[in-house]
Amino acid sequence: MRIIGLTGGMAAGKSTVATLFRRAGVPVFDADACVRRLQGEGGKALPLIEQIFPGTVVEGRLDRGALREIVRTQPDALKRLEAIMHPLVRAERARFLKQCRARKEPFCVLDIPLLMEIGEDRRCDLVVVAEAPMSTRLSRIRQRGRSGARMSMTDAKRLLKRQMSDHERRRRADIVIRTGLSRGHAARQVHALLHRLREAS
Ligand SMILES: Nc1ncnc2c1ncn2[C@@H]1O[C@H](COP(=O)(O)OP(=O)(O)OP(=O)(O)O)[C@@H](O)[C@H]1O
Repeated sequence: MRIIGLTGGMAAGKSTVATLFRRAGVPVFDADACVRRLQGEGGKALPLIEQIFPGTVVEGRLDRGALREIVRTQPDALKRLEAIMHPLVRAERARFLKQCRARKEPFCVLDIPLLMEIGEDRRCDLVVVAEAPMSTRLSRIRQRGRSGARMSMTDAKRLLKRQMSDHERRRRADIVIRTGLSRGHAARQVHALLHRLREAS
């Protein structure tokens, strides 16, 4: 089985590309959804989070606002949270890969926003980066905003600046899928890639 790592910066179109793979019949592991599941009601992460940040789990539910505030204000909080989340996500990912192998899937996709930052790209057979021009991503981020509100251009730029550069991501990628034009254009690139992979296997 060939493992396709999918990544990209904020609002670069990763989820859109992941959906295109899924619709083409390729199983996708969605790292963000996995984190949401682990931190959702009854999720495996909750008892561990409550242990290191008491008061953040109320009636079996994670108080995301309280956790965000802790992460924002305590210097080592993010590291401690990641120390809980990373092993749990890794275990879920391993389970996904095992299931895919058991089903003899020819390919699978790991949709991981920080794929390169955590060095997982080195363990993938092919690394795909979703990319869109900065101006497109900025306007997508501003449209989306935080909790529904439109974000200022300065905040959006600040968020993007904190991320790995497109140049660095492109350097480490095998394939770049451009999402700056239409969805149809992105779909054609995904289908062409899958066609090439199927021909080669
Ligand atoms: N090819 C495309 N054509 C038009 N709109 C697109 C295209 N790709 C993505 N979009 C839009 O851009 C926005 C961001 O896309 P998406 O959620 O796929 O990005 P993402 O990289 O997963 O974002 P994040 O990681 O920041 O959540 C969405 O509103 C989506 O509908």
